[in-house]
Amino acid sequence: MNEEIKWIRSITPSGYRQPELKVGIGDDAAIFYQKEDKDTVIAVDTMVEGVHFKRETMPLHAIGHKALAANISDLAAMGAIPQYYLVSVAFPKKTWNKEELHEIYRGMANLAKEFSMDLIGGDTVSIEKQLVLTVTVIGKIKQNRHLLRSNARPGDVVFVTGLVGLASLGLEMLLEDGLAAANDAANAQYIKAHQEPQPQLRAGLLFAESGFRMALNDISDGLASEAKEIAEASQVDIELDWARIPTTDYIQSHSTQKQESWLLYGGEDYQLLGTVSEEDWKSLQLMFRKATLPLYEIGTVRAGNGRVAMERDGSSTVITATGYDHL
Ligand SMILES: Nc1ncnc2c1ncn2[C@@H]1O[C@H](COP(=O)(O)OP(=O)(O)O)[C@@H](O)[C@H]1O
Ligand SMILES: Cc1ncc(C[n+]2csc(CCOP(=O)(O)OP(=O)(O)O)c2C)c(N)n1
Ligand SMILES: [Mg+2]
Ligand SMILES: [Mg+2]
Ligand SMILES: [Mg+2]
Repeated sequence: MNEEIKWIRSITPSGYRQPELKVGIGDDAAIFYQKEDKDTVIAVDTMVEGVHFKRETMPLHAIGHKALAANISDLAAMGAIPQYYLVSVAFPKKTWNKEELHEIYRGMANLAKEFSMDLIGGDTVSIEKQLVLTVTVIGKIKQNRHLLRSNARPGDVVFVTGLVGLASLGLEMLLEDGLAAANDAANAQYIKAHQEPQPQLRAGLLFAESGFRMALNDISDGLASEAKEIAEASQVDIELDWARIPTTDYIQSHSTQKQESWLLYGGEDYQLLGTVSEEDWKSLQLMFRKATLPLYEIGTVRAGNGRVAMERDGSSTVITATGYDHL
C-alpha cells in the first residue's frame, strides 16, 4: 500500500456523528442530505505556514484547532450549525513528518468532537516548502434565519460577543519569545486566545434563533476592517465608542497607539461583531444574560455610505486604516 493511501486510511473516522451523512471518506466524493426546512451553509479558509502560523508561534495540535475554529467561526457568523468538514493539506516532506501531521489532525478532531462534526473528505498533495491547510466547513440553518453583513440599519446598536485584542497581543508575545512565552502564567490568556480561539457558536445560534434583523461578522482581520465590511455591505456608517470596546486591564494599561494596534487592527479574536435595532437590543441582552453569555454594546449605526468612525473623548474621527490585508 502506498504511503498516501495508508495516511488516508489512518485519518478515516471509524464512525460518523451526523445522521444525514450517506457517504463519508473513501469514495470520489461525500454525500449528505439536508432536511427540507434547512438551508446548507458552506465556507472555506486556508492557513499557510509563515503567514498564519510558525513552528515558533503554534504547537502542532493548535494549528489544527485554529484552522477548524476559524471556519466554524464563519458558520457562527451566519448563525449556522456546523456539521461537516473537509481538509486539503499541502505537505512539505522535507520539513514536516507524518506524526506531526497526525498531531495537527488530532487538534482538528478534538474540536470537531466538541461540535459533533464529521471529517468527510479532503485532499493530500506534496509541496516544496510551507505547510498549507485548507479547511472547508458545511453546516445547516433553518430556512431564512441566516444573518448577513448587509442587515445593518441607521439607529442600530453595535455589539461584540467578547473581549478583543487578546489574540494580537498573544501573537506579539509569541513572535518575541517563541513558545516559551507560554511559561509565564500572566501571558497565558493572550497566548491561548491566539493559539486556540473559541468560535462563538452558542452566540451565533442565539442570534439566529432570535429571529431579529441583525448584521453579523466574525473578527478575523480586526475590529476596524470587520466593522467596515458591515458598513459597506449595509451602506451605513458605523461609529465605535472607544471607551466601550471590551478588553483587559493589562491591555488598557498600554499606550493608545499600542491599544489601537491590538484592539482595532490585530484580528484573530474570532468574536462576533454585529448590529441590531435599539428595540431588539433589550431582548437580546436578556437572552444572553439567561444563557450566561457576554454581550457588549460598543457603538451605533448611522446613516452613511460605508465609513467607520471612532468616538473618543467627545470627538469622532473616521478610521482609514484597516486590518490584516493579504493582497
Ligand atoms: N479567492 C476567492 N475566490 C472566490 N471567492 C472568494 C475568494 N476569496 C474570498 N472569497 C469570498 O469573498 C467573500 C468575503 O471574504 P472574506 O471577507 O475574506 O471573508 P472572511 O473574512 O469571513 O473569511 C466570501 O464570500 C468569500 O467566500
Ligand atoms: C506567524 C504569524 N504572523 C502573523 C499572523 C497574523 N495574521 C495572519 S493572517 C491574519 C488575518 C486573519 O486571517 P485570514 O486568512 O485573513 O482570515 P479570514 O479573513 O480569511 O477569515 C492575521 C492577523 C499570524 N497569525 N501568525
Ligand atoms: Mg483566510
Ligand atoms: Mg468571516
Ligand atoms: Mg476576511
